[in-house]
Amino acid sequence: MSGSMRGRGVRSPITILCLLFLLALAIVAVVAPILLPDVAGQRSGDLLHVKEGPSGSHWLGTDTQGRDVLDRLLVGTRFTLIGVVEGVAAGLLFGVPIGLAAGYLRGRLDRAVGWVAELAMSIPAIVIVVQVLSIFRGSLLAAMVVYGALTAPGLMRVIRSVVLQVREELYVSAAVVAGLSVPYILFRHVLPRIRGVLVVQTALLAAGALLVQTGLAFLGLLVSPPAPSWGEMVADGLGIIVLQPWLIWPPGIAIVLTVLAFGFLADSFSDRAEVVRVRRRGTGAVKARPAPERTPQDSLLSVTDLRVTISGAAGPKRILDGVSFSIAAGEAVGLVGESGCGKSITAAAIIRLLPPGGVLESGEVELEGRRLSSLAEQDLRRLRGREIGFVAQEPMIALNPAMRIGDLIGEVVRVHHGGSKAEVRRRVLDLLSSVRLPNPAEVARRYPHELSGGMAQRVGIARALAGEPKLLIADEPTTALDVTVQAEILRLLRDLRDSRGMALLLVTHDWGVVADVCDRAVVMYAGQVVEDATVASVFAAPKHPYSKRLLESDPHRVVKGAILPTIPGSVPAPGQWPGGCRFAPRCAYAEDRCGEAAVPLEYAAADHLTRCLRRPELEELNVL
Ligand SMILES: Nc1ncnc2c1ncn2[C@@H]1O[C@H](COP(=O)(O)OP(=O)(O)OP(=O)(O)O)[C@@H](O)[C@H]1O
Repeated sequence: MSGSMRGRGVRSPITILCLLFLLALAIVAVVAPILLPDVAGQRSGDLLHVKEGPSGSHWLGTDTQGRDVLDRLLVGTRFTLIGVVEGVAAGLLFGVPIGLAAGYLRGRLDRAVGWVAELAMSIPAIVIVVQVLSIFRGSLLAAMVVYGALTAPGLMRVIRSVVLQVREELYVSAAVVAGLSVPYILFRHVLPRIRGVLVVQTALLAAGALLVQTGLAFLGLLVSPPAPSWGEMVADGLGIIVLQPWLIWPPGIAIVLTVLAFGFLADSFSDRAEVVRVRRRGTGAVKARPAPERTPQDSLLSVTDLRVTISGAAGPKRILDGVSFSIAAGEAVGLVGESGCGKSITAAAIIRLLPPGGVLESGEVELEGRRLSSLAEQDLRRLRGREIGFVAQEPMIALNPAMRIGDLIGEVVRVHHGGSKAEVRRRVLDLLSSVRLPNPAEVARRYPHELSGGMAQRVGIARALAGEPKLLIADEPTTALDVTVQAEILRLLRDLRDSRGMALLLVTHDWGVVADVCDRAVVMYAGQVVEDATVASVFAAPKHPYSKRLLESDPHRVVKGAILPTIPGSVPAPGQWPGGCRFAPRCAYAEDRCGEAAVPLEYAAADHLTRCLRRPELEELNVL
């Protein structure tokens, strides 16, 4: 829904009228008992004028005890609204935190919440409330807290289902990758995003609480006479409906109007409750295997034999199949391959943020000798952002639209480095200048939608640098940007790598990016690494037919006017990988034996790994 439509929904005359009505009620609830102090304790009024209809002296008539109906209606508003507030507060207090946690953390908590909700929703709330009132006689607070608690499971379910969507948004993943804690992410990034849903649910809860509370007062279970409440007034009027039908109308209309106001509000805000869902793409990627002269001790990151499966409707599918590579400190590595080869999932596996259903079956990821795959989530969170930074492909959706740029970067600075407000701000401005954003103070005040794509990506990079990571993973960081901006962002990444000595893992399908920024290239095909070598070696003499064909199809290398060569066929989907060499069905040099058995990754030269059975012959034939 567009912003203007949303605005229309929320600012419509009916919504404004409802808000004004509820505001007036709140004022009456506060002011009436002060201005009419005797009404609450008034047992009888003018006994010569009982059960009268509206007149000049009693605008809404008198009740069975000759008391002024208008006065009692006004003073009774406080009792009625207090009940509503108590019921709503109890519902939100029980429902929101648990719904948030269940939707975000899922797993056992989510299942347990589902069962409890199922159970609680099968119990008629009013019966329990009446039981509770038999213990806590006349206690509005007890009645409303129990009512709120019993309606909370419904609220939990709604919140949970919305949070399930929000947690898939890229800016939430970006917050996780930045190393922010779960409560912080829930409070700062998820909660504001679901506020529309919360307003709707609060209004519905309020309407329910009002009806239940007036019902209980009507039954005489809540108010001790002579204190007035709307429900008690309805009961009073109903007792003499044959003699004086008018008496039931004033409190009845007040209840109906208030319930309607809550209902209309819920309706108009329901437009806002829509959560724009942005499916999380996988994250960046990683690569190869230590070459002879780089021992594992030299490696900043080493990935060994990663096997990942993702379970979907058609069952589990292997996505990565024995992916191994390493990155030395300060090294820039490009992870290359056609779409669907497993680059993003490799990056996601490194930072342990696989998509739903994803499981790391086996393999190891080590950062400076620490095994990430066996780190506790809490330790991993400390490491994300501080030691491994992540830059997403689509900068705009990786930034929480409801937060200012300064706050988005500041929260990462604070969590990793602490410091006073002024220190954090100084650091934020330093980071914004380090990514060459002009006028950092002004940019810090802006919201993401006030930035261009290139500026947003610079902000994304500044945020990823806030923890001063040793490794920056960037998943196709320039794909969503136009060509000139792409070049600037690549230059920035290269310069940052040089100036900070930070290692870089760049997921890309663009050889130009690899040539521009990277020292080494890891080529992936159908869930495997097929070649791992220095960029110079791969460009000069690729040792795998797939890399060779991929390079030949690079638009940057094609002479102007010539036809761009393409590789026939497409990357086989997970679950449809052929036996033996997976590229064989598309390879011009494949022989029968290529399809017979799995092909190992072997050294073709020092620091040059490849997975081709025919490599020696093809070299002799000058094909490779
Ligand atoms: N959430 C998911 N559920 C099921 N399969 C998935 C999921 N994410 C990715 N895949 C599959 O895993 C394989 C590898 O995906 P991945 O995103 O890593 O490829 P990629 O090489 O990064 O491609 P691209 O450049 O298009 O992102 C693809 O076949 C993809 O369909």
